[in-house]
Amino acid sequence: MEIFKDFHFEAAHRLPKVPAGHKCERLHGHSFQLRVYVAGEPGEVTGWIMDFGDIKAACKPVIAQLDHYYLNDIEGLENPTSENLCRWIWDRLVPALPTLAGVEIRETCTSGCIYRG
Ligand SMILES: Nc1nc2c(c(=O)[nH]1)N=C([C@H](O)[C@H](O)COP(=O)(O)OP(=O)(O)OP(=O)(O)O)CN2
Ligand SMILES: [Zn+2]
Repeated sequence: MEIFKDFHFEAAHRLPKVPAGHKCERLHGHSFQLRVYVAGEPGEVTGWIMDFGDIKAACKPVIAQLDHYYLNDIEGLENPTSENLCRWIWDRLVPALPTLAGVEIRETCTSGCIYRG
């Protein structure tokens, strides 16, 4: 079974590796939507896999590194595609959330990525 918790953060980026003239070469921003999945079986007593509050606590310091930043300035995010962002978040979350099952990023209402490690 999987549970998830949603977050959002605001950030600016540009994609330096796109072909010349691509719109995403220009500086622009998104209200990024982040969904974090955790896998497991509900405890017999608790009835839950993990307290949503504990997921939130684990994600807070990672999101704080992204919210209202220019992503290209962040080490490891020099090419901040959704794919690279998912992997970057996964790598920083998994030590605190060993049962992490997925990191989903939505850049816009219609575009996003899910990484399952
Ligand atoms: N595979 C990827 N493709 C694109 C990425 C990415 O991270 N991975 N990123 C972008 C841009 O950053 C852009 O912000 C999102 O692009 P797009 O979905 O084309 O945005 P639109 O607002 O134009 O979407 P529509 O709903 O089609 O209007 C580009 N590609
Ligand atoms: Zn973008």
